[in-house]
Amino acid sequence: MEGEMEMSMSASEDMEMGEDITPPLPPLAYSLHDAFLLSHCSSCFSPLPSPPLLPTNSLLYCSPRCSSSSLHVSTAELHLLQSRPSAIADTSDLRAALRLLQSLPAASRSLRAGRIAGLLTNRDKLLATTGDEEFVGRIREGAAAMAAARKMRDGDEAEAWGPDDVALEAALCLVLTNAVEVQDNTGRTLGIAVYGPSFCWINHSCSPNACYRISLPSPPACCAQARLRIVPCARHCREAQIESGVCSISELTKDEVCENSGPRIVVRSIKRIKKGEEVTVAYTDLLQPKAVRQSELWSKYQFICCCRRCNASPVTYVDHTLQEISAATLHSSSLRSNHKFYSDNAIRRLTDYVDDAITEYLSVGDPESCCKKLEDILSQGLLYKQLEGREVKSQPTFKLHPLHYLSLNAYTTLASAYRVRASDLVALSSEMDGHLLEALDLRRISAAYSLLLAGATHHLFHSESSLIASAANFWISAGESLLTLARSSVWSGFVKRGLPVANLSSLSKYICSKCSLMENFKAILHHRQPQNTDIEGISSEFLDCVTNITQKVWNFLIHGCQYLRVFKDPIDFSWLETMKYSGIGNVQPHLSSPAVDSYHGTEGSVSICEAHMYIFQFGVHCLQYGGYLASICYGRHSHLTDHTRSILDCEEC
Ligand SMILES: C[S@@+](CC[C@H](N)C(=O)[O-])C[C@H]1O[C@@H](n2cnc3c(N)ncnc32)[C@H](O)[C@@H]1O
Repeated sequence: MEGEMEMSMSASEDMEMGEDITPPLPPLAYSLHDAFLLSHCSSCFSPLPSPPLLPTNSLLYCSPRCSSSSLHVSTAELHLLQSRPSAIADTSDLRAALRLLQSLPAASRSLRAGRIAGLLTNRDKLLATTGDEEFVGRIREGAAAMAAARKMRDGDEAEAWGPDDVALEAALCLVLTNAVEVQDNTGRTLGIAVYGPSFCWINHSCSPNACYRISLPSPPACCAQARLRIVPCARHCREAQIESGVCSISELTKDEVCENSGPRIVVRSIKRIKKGEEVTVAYTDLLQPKAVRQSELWSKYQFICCCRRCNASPVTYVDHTLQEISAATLHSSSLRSNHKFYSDNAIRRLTDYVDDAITEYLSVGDPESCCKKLEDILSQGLLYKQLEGREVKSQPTFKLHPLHYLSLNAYTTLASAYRVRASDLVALSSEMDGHLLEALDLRRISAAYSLLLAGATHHLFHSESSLIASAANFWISAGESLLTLARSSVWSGFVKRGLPVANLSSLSKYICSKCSLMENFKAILHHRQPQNTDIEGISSEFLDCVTNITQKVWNFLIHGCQYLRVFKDPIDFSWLETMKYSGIGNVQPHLSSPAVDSYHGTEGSVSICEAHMYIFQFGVHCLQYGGYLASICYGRHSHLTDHTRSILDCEEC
């Protein structure tokens, strides 16, 4: 019976922050999302050297080796791809479930005590989901499609011991409950993978002490020497029950470190962990406020998180900030007394508005209209009349806090949309220097949004240390964005106008002599473990160095963007802690005509050449600091893309 037994994992020894807790674990099953079936290898997930021009219903491999390592693939998958009902948009969950059943010995395929091969299926809970008939319908329909595909494959010869419909449903629920996303090194989600109990028995916390990384392709051999440093714990049942109800725990975790194809997962500590302490990871985006996390965890896994962060009363500073909106001019007493009603309504509308603008950009790809919509809502908020459809005397306005999670989502999209606009412009008219300067404007603003995002996350990371992976990623993105800007051809527009720009041919000229970031960064690049994991020390070195540069370069980056002008500094948000946020001014964002001529020579500002040099230096610092944080949470192997290495000119390091 489901619910009798809860598994978790705890540390078998003391661990420092930034240590591997498991060796690279191979998946039990994995599958590409449908969108990548024609472009990526179904075994190692690498891009295919020569993708087929026409759709095909077979699975594709990059090499004979990958093709021969695909014995675990269920041939029913091909039938599923041919015959899937059109309502099933993506079959990766179903194919992973078919592969899982295929890969297990017959004895472990059946559903016992709500588990298959020791992994929780959650079937009873997921199917009992009240109020989400659509979700339940999708599980039933998916299991039916799996059954039909197996039948097409086996005909009358169907295996007598084959899984019944309940087991197929359970296998699908197991995938929904246990699978993790597999991303490539640009952050695209290529598919999913399900791992064995050593990973899948790790519970969730919104303030976790561990994180995981997935290696594509297999990690270097040195990683494989790491040991498994966690042990299973069973709650609400005696060990004997587990042994008889599922199978022996030691059996289940023993053979996971074996030669096998597919993306490997490694769990890593992001806090100091004591022997016996439960090890937890995040199942959801930690940069969301409590209500959003809880709703996501409930709809996907059917549990209510009771971690330290969720149980804090009053809510933690980070959660408060991520959900704060301001309601300016709530003068009338009826409006004041209904404040909660109006704010809840406003937040729903603001969420829909931001989500729609982002979804439209991702599907239709109109970056200009997306920038306008997002900057309008960030600057102006929602007027009461937009909420209620009627006017009142004093129009209240509901605005997102600049560190509200929707604002952070908007900054991510704005950084991307401005970058795309700049690239489109350069591609269209590389010869026209007017367009080059306009492209520079767009690229500056893209870099400014990246920087704002990194600074905002950094501020929150100071109060919630488990945000380390987000901080690392955003600092790396900001660094890449600034270095791409500094190295961009758009600066040639100035040279044509006779204005000098910096000579960036030698990185060493721009390396800071005041901080040890470069030393730490070199250690990461040269595959040595960073020596010093004293984040506070490194962090304050970084801030000391960049505070100066920020003052010199921020105005240049944001020139012409009215929304960004309200931020005096993208890194120092300390004013938020001391001042009740009351909304930023009503500004109308627009892009000025190419900003740089008017910027050049403005009193108190730096010259174009200096701005260019500072942008480069700033980018180097952001990348070094982000790289340092990433080395703690991902280890020294994985986080730097080839692109980052090349823009940093690593041979000089
Ligand atoms: C990947 S499994 C984790 C291992 C699981 N506890 C087990 O017994 O196999 C995910 C499931 O564990 C449970 N779970 C994970 N984290 C939890 C938490 N913080 N509180 C309550 N249940 C949790 C939920 O049932 C969830 O669907």
